[in-house]
This record gives sequence, C-alpha cells and structure tokens, in this order.
Amino acid sequence: MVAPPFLVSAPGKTIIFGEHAAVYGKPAIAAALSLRTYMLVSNHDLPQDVISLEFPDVNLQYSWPLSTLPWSSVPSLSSPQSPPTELDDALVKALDAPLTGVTGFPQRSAALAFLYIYMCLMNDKRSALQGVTFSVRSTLPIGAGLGSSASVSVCISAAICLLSGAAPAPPLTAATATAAADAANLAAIDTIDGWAFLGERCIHGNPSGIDNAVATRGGAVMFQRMSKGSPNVLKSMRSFPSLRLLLIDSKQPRRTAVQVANVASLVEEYPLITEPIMNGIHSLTDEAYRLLLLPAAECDAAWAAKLRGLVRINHGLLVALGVSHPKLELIRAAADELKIGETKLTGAGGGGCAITLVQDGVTESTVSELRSRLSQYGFDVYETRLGGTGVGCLFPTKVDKAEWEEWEEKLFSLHHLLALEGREHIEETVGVEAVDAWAFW
Ligand SMILES: Nc1ncnc2c1ncn2[C@@H]1O[C@H](COP(=O)(O)OP(=O)(O)OP(=O)(O)O)[C@@H](O)[C@H]1O
Ligand SMILES: C[C@@](O)(CCO)CC(=O)[O-]
Repeated sequence: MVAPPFLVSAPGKTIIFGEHAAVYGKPAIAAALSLRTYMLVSNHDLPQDVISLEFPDVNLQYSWPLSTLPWSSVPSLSSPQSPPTELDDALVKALDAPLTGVTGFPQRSAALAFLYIYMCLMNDKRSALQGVTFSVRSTLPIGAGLGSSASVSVCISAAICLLSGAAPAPPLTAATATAAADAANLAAIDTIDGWAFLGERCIHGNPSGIDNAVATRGGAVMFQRMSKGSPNVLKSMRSFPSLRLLLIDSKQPRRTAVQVANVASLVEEYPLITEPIMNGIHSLTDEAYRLLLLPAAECDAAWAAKLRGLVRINHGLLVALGVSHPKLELIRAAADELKIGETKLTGAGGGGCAITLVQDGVTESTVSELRSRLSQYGFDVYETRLGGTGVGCLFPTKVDKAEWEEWEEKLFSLHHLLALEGREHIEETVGVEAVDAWAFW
C-alpha cells in the first residue's frame, strides 16, 4: 500500500482505424497522445472519515463521509488483481443514494466510476486510509474522441490500486528491474487496465476496452475484444512508423455513450446492412495492421498512399453508421480541397475530433491555410505526436531532498494544482515531460 501524497497520470488516445466496429469484436488500432490527465492523491484539511473529489474540469467538487457509503453492497472479489469484466448491478444501484446530489452526466458518470472502483478495492481497508482528496486536471478536451474518459478511468484505477495494494508501484529504473519485478509489473498493468475498464463501463456503458488498453500501456496497440470467456487480443506495436498526422477538434460536444447506443440501434434494426459494414472495417483494419508492421524500408510513397486510402474508406463506413457530423464533413472537405491528405473522424464521432493523414510534400503554408480556414468555425488544428508513454506515477520520495520544499508546493499541493491555468501550465508544472522523476509501469 502507498500513502498520499502522490500523482498518477495517463494519456489520451487517438483511434486510427476501427472505432465502433471495436465494440462488435472487430480489431482496432489506436495510439497514445501526448495530451494527458493528472490525478493528485493527497490529505488536505479533511475530517478523517471523509473522501473528497475535486474534478474542476467537469465542475465536480464533492465529499462523502465514508460511513454513508453502501459498503454492504460491495461484491466479494475473487482477487483484487483480477477484476471482473462486468459491473455488479447491485453496487451500481446502491450508489444511487450517495450520488443523488451529483447531477449532470459528466459529473455523475465520473463520480460513479470513482466510487465503484474505490469501494471495490478499499472495502477491507477502509480504516487504513481516510481523509483523502482525489483531484484531477486534464490537458485533454472532454468528449472530443480523444479518450478523456479512459485517461481519467486509468488514473482512478492506478491511484486506488496503489492505495489498496492491488498493484505495486513500477520499478524505479529499468536497471533495477529483475525478471520477477518485470512479471509483477506486467501483472500490475493488467490489473490497472482491468479496473479502468470497469470505470469506462460506468462512464459509457458498453466500451470495447481499446481506450483504457492504450491509455494504460501507451505506445500504439492493436486491440480486439473477444466474446465472454476468451481473452482479448492485445498487441503492442513497438515500431510504429512516424506518421504525419493532423488532429482537428470540431469542438462539437457529444457523448460516447450516445454514439455507441445509436450504432447499437442501427445494428439491431438493420443487421444485414450493418454486418458487412463492420466486416469491411475489420478487413481494412487488418490490412492497415499489416502495412503498419512492415519494415521501414518498405514504407515508401505507395505504402503511404495505401494507408491514406484505408483512412478514406474507414471514414466512409463510419458515415454509413451515422456517426459523422456536418462539422466533421466540413473538416474533411477543407482538407480534401487543399489536397492535404485523407481525413476520418476518430473516436465515437458525432462531433469531436477528426484526423488527417498528411500526404508527402504538403507544405507548412498549406497546413496554415487549413488552420486559418477552419479557425473561422472555431476549430483547432494540432500537428500531433503519436505513441507516448502510458500510465505513470510520481512520489515525493523520488524527489531530491534538497528540492523537497519547492517540489512539495509545486507538485503535491492541492491548491497549487487547482490553480494551474491552461494546458501549457499544467504540463510545465506537473507534466511527464517536465518532471523527470515520473515512473511508468
Ligand atoms: N478531466 C476530467 N475530469 C473528470 N471527468 C472527466 C474528465 N475528462 C473526462 N471525464 C469523464 O469522461 C466523460 C467523457 O467521456 P466520453 O467517453 O463521452 O468522451 P471521450 O472519452 O473524451 O471520447 P471518446 O470516448 O470518443 O474517446 C465525461 O462526461 C466525464 O464523466
Ligand atoms: C466508439 C468506440 O469504438 C471508441 C471510443 O473512443 C467505443 C469503444 O470502443 O469503446
């Protein structure tokens, strides 16, 4: 068990191929982004029997006396290291009472994910850990297709796994890792991923698991959810080619849960029509996976053109599933007109982000032209790096003693974290790139 204060962090993701079909057992390919969520676990001026959430990105600030939580409804766990894959309906229902005062979907779903994981893992350790605040700051846009919910779920899971002892902290450096520590680390990754999946279930109902898989492991992954009883297919793509990618945020809000439910209705109404669409997405993802694994020497112009073609087909099939949006089509049309490359929506669609796989020879001035055309609609265009680090943690013990006071104020102070303004400030202060004491599982 680890005591507060400490920080955890997990990245967002972009799905390159296969969203929505992933929910129907088809493969999908996703990569971690450099945009991330940070969670501070701290003891700050709280009565001993209270836990508290400070999630200012979604305007949620809430506390619960531990004695008011429905502990008798917590299901018994066969092992905290191997979470179930289904939510326990009785616990979800029992959590209605402590959540009555939390209104609004973003607030309620995030609080449900937190309480569910907290109660399952802390059930027999309640007295050991009290008066703790969990605060979240994220540099990810929320509900934009970039896996904000998965990065929050992975942070909640990692923090509570550390607090409860369900997962050990990662080895301090690669040099100190032994074979046994490596095995424990791989098991910890699966445990954190498994509990984060239940958090995702609380937030968006029927997730495939790809978002939490990539937010936990970082890099790029090929993921396929298998039917009950069979383990999911998860392949880390270690030598992911460096693709020039634009990420364009339409700023059109939408909820993943709603988009996934809309596709489910279509699948139910038109099984004979939607099945070939899902199979088409399956085949194009298989082909993209084959292309993405080719040695660098074979990644020539023809290879890049094939990948772009698959991006175009994937978007077309997602349009057929009804998950595009006029703003996403506007982005695609502008990128097509400027011959920048091929564009598809990413994530759940219905708004949120699109990605453009840029073709060779496109100049900075053409990208600037796209930026200025889209800025009139309020859209943001980022040139992005894929395949960053996965879930990590930062402990005060890893900080140089001489610097401790300054670091305590800067890194482990709730008030300081809550006062940070804007993405850059968060990254500069606590970011995984700015502070080299971060350790990753
Ligand atoms: N910074 C945050 N603080 C607290 N809760 C958050 C935060 N970011 C996301 N969430 C939770 O995740 C929900 C958004 O999840 P949703 O699945 O709709 O979007 P997404 O994860 O950004 O997109 P996608 O699933 O398509 O990648 C919010 O309603 C909220 O419950
Ligand atoms: C739309 C979807 O395929 C991706 C959301 O990022 C849902 C999921 O796989 O959980």
